[in-house]
Amino acid sequence: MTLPENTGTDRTFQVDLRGLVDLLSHHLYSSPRVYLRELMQNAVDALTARHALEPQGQFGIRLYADGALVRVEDDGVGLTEADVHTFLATIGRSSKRAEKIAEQRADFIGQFGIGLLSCFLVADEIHVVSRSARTPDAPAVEWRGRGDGSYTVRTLPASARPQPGTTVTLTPRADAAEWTRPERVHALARHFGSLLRHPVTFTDGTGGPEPVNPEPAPWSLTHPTPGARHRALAAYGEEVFGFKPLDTIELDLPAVGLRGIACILPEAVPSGRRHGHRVHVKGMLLSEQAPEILPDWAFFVRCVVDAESLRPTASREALYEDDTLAAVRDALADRLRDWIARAAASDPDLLGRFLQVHHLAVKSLAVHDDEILRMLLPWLPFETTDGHATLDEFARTHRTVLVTSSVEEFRQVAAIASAAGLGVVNGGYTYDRELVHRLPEVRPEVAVADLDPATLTAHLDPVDRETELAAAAYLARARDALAVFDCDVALRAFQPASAPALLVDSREARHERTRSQLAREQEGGLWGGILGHLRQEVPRAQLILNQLNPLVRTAVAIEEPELARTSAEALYGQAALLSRRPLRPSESSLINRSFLDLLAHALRKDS
Ligand SMILES: Nc1ncnc2c1ncn2[C@@H]1O[C@H](COP(=O)(O)OP(=O)(O)OP(=O)(O)O)[C@@H](O)[C@H]1O
Repeated sequence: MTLPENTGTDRTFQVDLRGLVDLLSHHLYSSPRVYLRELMQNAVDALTARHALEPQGQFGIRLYADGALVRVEDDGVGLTEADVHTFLATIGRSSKRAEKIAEQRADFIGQFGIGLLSCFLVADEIHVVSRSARTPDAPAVEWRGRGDGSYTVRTLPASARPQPGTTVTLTPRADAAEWTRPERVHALARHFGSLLRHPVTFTDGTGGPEPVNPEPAPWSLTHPTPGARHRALAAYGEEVFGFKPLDTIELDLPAVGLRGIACILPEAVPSGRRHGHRVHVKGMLLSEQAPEILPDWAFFVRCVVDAESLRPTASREALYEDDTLAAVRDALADRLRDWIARAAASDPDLLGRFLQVHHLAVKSLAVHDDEILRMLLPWLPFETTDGHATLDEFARTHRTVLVTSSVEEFRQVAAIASAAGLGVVNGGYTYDRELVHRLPEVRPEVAVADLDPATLTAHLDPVDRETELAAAAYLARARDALAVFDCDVALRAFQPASAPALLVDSREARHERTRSQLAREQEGGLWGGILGHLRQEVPRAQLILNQLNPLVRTAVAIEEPELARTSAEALYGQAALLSRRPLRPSESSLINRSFLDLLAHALRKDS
């Protein structure tokens, strides 16, 4: 099918000006306070343009707020009457956008031609008086723009503004007093402008102008020694973030004109909570919540950076996701890795403190990052049968490192395995088993194996033949009683003697048993066939009775069949409870039944 030929006339979109102004001024920004940032930023861009004309000039920005009005005055490049019509009064047109976009962006912060509209968040009218530095003999020009989209322009005598530059004055609405009080304006100016490179002052009219950005960025200062520099940067980090960093990493990426610091958090944070980083663009604070500057895994740091060539989005509250940002993120991630490598190589004390707090973050990182794995795996702490230990410490005493696949397996076997001289690591926590298994990549002399029932049983002392024979009848009854749970019963001697029985069972074995049980139940049906095909050698659980335990010694001598059976069930039930794994319904009812039977037996005996 072919589409009918287009015969309509070309038209242009109609714009409802009031709606557009409302949209851009009220809905683009997260808070009315950004009006001051947009005004300061326009002033900064105007100064940048003026510096290009007069590189030696001393130019600045002056802020004024007295409660009745807010004024931002700059010595920037200024505007002629024609500029005012073209740039101030045309929404979406910006003097900072040109054919050579990349070049323009490198110089200016603004580019969209909408920032000024944010003033309508706090005032109904924007009043601008400007005089151009490019056309010095042009008169001063006055522009009044209103929220309904109308504006007036008139020229003023040169004496109305003798020097080039621009003054923007707002008369705040009553409902915007919160954002336009003198103290608030001063605080916002410091907040957004503390790292601006042009001098900015503030006055409320009662005193002399106060500098808003008296100190240059701390990383641009020179210090007498590297130690002094490190302390100064740490102090700045503490001032900005409100915590004393565990360490401070200086960041410097000349290719994108980025400088800054990363502060290592002194406390662990949940991995799901992404931290905001403070990002300045050309000195102006863009966002305090920019998580996109670092990869997800870097949740143990917060950084503050100032970059020349990162692109803000139109709301200027986030960074535009482009190749530059991706490259910056990668480069900063490399810097964090370098820091970890340096600490691992030359500052074990620092590394120890870092890992104590952030080992979970590092573990999640090591799983996907071979380099981090190689550097840090031997240093990471794990729960082991020797208590909390690093893998290096642990491997010094255990040539074979055994690892469980769940926390409950570890709890079950830890005491017994360590009494038998086995070294076991709890592999039940996220990443731990996977990481322990990769230890031979870093320490080839160490062997790692999963702890399975057979390994453990092989390490428990067998009982002598006579004892085995004497217990044979009891063991047979016990096996019979526990057959429904696919559980074998054995007699061994192991420490601690206080433990009557050990139930050795793995999660995989339990799954396999459930599957084969289903296959049996479905025999003949479609599922029975499929599940039956999957059948492997069904791993059995094992109840290992402890010959060293006084109760077990008495139990294996029981001759009465019913009591023998009940005692075996009770021992199984107690061992299952100790393993702290969820019980199956049949196990719960077994525990109930055996408890009541034993109670009945005890009462019968007493009566
Ligand atoms: N203080 C100033 N001095 C000189 N020109 C200015 C000043 N403020 C605004 N302008 C002119 O008005 C235009 C529009 O300003 P506006 O803040 O709306 O957008 P922008 O800064 O160009 O881009 P963005 O929307 O990204 O902020 C600017 O491009 C600039 O030409």
